[in-house]
Amino acid sequence: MMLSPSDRIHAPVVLLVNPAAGRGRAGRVAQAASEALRAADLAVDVHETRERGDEARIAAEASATGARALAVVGGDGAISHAVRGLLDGEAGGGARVPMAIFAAGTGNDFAKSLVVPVHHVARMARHIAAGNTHVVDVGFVDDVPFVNAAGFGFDVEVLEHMRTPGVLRGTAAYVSTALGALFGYRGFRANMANDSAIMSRKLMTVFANGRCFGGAFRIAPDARLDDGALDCVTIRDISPWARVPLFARAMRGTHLTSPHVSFHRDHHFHLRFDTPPMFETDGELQQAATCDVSVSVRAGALTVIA
Ligand SMILES: Nc1ncnc2c1ncn2[C@@H]1O[C@H](COP(=O)(O)OP(=O)(O)OP(=O)(O)O)[C@@H](O)[C@H]1O
Repeated sequence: MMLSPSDRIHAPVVLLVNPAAGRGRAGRVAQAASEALRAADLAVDVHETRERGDEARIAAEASATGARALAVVGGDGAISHAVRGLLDGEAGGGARVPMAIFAAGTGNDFAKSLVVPVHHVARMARHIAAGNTHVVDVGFVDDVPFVNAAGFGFDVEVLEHMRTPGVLRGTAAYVSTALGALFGYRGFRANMANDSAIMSRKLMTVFANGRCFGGAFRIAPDARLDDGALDCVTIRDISPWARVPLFARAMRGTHLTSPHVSFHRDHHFHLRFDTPPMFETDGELQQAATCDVSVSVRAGALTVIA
C-alpha cells in the first residue's frame, strides 16, 4: 500500500543496519540511533542486512511502503547498495524516500561532503525529525549507481589486495596497502574522449561526485554533490618514486596542479579499454561487461536529509 505524503509524516523511519560496517562499530551506533530516533518522537523499524548487497532489498521495500526516511547505519558500501535499492524502488512506482546517514563505516567518505552531523546520533535524529532535505546527484558506471566516487586502475588494485584473507580493513590499512602497491602497480590503458592523455598509461582515473575517497584522500577537492556533474581526475603513470609525493599531495588535495594530473568536469564520459575492466563504485569492486564503459550523472536523483 502506497502512503500519501501527509501519511508519511507518521510512517516509520527504516533504520538499515549493516552489522559488518566499521569492524563491529555499527551495532553500537545502531542501538544509539534507534534510541535517539524514538526520543525524537519517531517510529522506527530496524532492519539488519544478512549479507553484502542486502541493503538494496531493504531500501527498495522502504520506498515501496513509503517510509518517512531510510537511515543507513554503515559506511560507503552500505550507502551505495541502499541508493541502488531506493532508485529501483522509485522506478518501480515507490515513493522517493529521503536517505539519512548514521556514520558507522571505516572511510565514511560520502558523509564528508554532507554538512549534517552524521557522527552525532542525537543531532542526526533531530535532523531526521525536522525533515529538512536536499537533492544530490547520483553517478553511474554503465548501470551501476554510485553516490561518492567510482574509480579505475590503482584503487581497484588496492581493493583487490585488501580482499585477501588476513588483510586488515580500515583507513590505516587502506593507506598502507596503497603505499605497498604503489611500487608494483603497472598502470592501465584506456581511451577517453575528453582526456588529453589519450591512450597514455594511467595510474588511476576517478569520477568524483563527493570530495574524498579511500578514507584519507581529498581526490576532488572542489567536487559538489549537487552541480549535475562529475569531477574526473586522472593520474598518469609515473615512476614509482614520483608516485609517493603525488599521493601525499592527494591526501592534502593539492595534486590537481601537478603536470601528471588531468582534470575534467562533465556529465558524461566514454572510456574504451583493451579488455572489460574491473572498477569500483563507492569502494565496492565491480566487473564491466564490455570494453566500452560509460560514466554519467543523473542530476538530483537522490534526496538526503540535510
Ligand atoms: N550482513 C552483512 N555481512 C557481511 N557483509 C555485509 C553485510 N551487510 C552488508 N555487507 C557489506 O559489507 C561491506 C562493507 O560495508 P560498509 O561499506 O558499510 O562498511 P565499511 O567498509 O566499514 O565502511 P567504508 O566503506 O565507509 O569504508 C559492503 O560491501 C556491504 O554491502
